[in-house]
Amino acid sequence: MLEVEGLTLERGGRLLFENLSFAVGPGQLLQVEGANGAGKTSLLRILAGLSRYGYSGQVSRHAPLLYLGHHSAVKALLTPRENLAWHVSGEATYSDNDIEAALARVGLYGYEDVPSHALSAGQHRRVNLARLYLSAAPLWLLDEPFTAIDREGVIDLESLLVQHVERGNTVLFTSHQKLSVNYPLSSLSLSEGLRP
Ligand SMILES: Nc1ncnc2c1ncn2[C@@H]1O[C@H](COP(=O)(O)OP(=O)(O)OP(=O)(O)O)[C@@H](O)[C@H]1O
Repeated sequence: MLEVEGLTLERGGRLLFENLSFAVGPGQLLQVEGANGAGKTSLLRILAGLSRYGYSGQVSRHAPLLYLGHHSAVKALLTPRENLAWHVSGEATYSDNDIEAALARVGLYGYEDVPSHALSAGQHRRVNLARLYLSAAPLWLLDEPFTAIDREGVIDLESLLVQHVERGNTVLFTSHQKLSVNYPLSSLSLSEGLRP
């Protein structure tokens, strides 16, 4: 689904990674690890095609992808329903029922029409995560998806990621947390390379 060849990135005069090569395929769940400032977010943005300059190497994407960034992409003046409708508007046709169901799956039943500025940090993240329930993209690139999510939400999200890869799709995510999933988890440490 995704191949990376000889990727080198320098930012602010510091070499973050050099000659990084790896590939992720169907059924693979890959966690990108590294200390604060190691370059995880920078790497995901390159993989998603959002950063086009300032690095060398080759990224080949072989499937449609969904990228969820580290920062909330929720517009404060819009409700969760409006935010989600806006995000999925270019991807496919979803009914209002689909949007309500996705919001319910992330625990936002009853909050569909509340202005997003009145939501908590975790609820903001959940509006973003609701996009996963409406995504047909085989490749998910998720930057810190577990941040600000409570324990129950973490368990739900872990299950969703496993379900996605079990269907032959691919998930690459960054996290400082150790996942407890009943599924083979690969890891990529930005200082140590790829481990099975
Ligand atoms: N816009 C920018 N201009 C210059 N340097 C930047 C910029 N954004 C980030 N950096 C630097 O790039 C490095 C990598 O940042 P990045 O956000 O990719 O790290 P990270 O591994 O995701 O960190 P964290 O775990 O703290 O989220 C950091 O040293 C940071 O200071």
